[in-house]
Amino acid sequence: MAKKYPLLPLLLVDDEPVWLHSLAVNLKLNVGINNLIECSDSRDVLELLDRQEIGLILLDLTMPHLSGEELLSLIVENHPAVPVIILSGLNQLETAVRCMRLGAFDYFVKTTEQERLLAGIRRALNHMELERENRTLKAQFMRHELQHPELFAAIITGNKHMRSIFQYIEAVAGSPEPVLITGESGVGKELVAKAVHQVSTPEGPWVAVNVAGLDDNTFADTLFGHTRGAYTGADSQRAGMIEKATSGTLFLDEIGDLSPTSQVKLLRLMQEGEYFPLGSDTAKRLQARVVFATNRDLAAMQSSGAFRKDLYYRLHAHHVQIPPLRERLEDLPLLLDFFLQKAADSLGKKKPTPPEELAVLLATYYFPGNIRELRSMVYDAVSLHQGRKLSMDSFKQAIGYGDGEPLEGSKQEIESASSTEFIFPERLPPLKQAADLWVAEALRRSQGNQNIAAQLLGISPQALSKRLKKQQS
Ligand SMILES: Nc1ncnc2c1ncn2[C@@H]1O[C@H](COP(=O)(O)OP(=O)(O)OP(=O)(O)O)[C@@H](O)[C@H]1O
Repeated sequence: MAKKYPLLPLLLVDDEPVWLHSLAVNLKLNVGINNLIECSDSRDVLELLDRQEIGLILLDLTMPHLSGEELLSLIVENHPAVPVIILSGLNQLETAVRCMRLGAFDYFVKTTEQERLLAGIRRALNHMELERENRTLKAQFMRHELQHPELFAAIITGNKHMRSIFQYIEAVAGSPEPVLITGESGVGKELVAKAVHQVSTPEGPWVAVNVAGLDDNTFADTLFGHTRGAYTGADSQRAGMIEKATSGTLFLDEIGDLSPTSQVKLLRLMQEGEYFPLGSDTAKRLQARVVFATNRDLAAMQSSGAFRKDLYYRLHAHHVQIPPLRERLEDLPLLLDFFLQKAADSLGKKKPTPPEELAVLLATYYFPGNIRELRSMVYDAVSLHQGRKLSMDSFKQAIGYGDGEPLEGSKQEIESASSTEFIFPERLPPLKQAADLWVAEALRRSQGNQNIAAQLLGISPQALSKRLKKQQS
């Protein structure tokens, strides 16, 4: 099928069917227009515009019932975005000028100026296309801009993926469906959940429950509440967390640790939107945005049967996976600076200056505890700190790096990697060549910093320097 040109139809309005048809044929042959509507009764135009999007109108001035000039003012009033070109007779120039003042896009004398008319229509169409493109680009640009960046200000990041998570959160803000946030421990799931709350239900309460370690009864009691006398010890009626979260956000953390019985209770709540407080047979409605978080691999758990499939799919309506710190190393210096300031403020100290090497050293570390781990390293270092420049010692200690010892994070990686993950060539290279490769890799990881490369290799900086000199000679 031929592509429609223009994308939105051109509307020709003239009471003379013969002229109307000949103009249509002319436009098709000379301008390539294959998307047009002919209309010979001006009274039908407004209704047609209400029904259908039109790109451009060519309007005759002399028409019975509703003149071109009258119709133009109605179009300008009701559909100001649709451009109108006026087609006038030779003796109607005054009217045509009035029409321009009314808001017509252009006008042409109908009988004598075929070529000019066609050129004018081409121009108008180009203008429309440009306008459309501008609108599309603007919409795309707008989509890249956060509507409320201030609501994400607590999450320090310069990472592109994190920004797209923020955009996603804004996009699903109005949805009643739950949001599932996954990611390793300490990546900031709770901070992101709070941002969901700020964006979706800022006026309502924020109620957080960590469900790890709750037995089935405590889970039900905490969430659903109970009536007086519901069980021994229930001396008075107590509202559950779901009720406390009404009009706000209920955050259920560590959802991957729920027992099978509690999973059934949660499924029922999410499916029916209702629950019964313990001891009551009157249902209450869930009236809160629900956000779940876990550092467990729920997909693997549902495949192995450890997590209910139906619940998994129910929770998955909107899913946000937060990348670990080691996959967004550009955030390291930002977070380092942020926590240095915070730690200094809370300890009543002046913010210390970190040595330049610190960010490089930290970038070589695996950070199994992610941002929480970085935060406590910085707080530790600042509390021990005296003088102006921050010492690297406590960081080195924290990442398990004593003399000749590999970094703790790399040690973990090496231990968890089986030897088959190193792809050895069929013929092993001589030891010297392998050692050179190892040194080159350590220098790459430490961004050329020999002190840190030496630590990664478990040798002294002097030994590394000697080795490099030997390589060059
Ligand atoms: N991008 C960030 N900017 C500033 N602080 C952050 C950021 N991400 C995490 N934090 C801080 O790191 C700590 C851990 O974050 P949070 O509790 O949100 O992690 P989590 O993923 O929920 O961890 P867990 O799985 O252990 O519950 C908090 O003190 C939090 O304020």
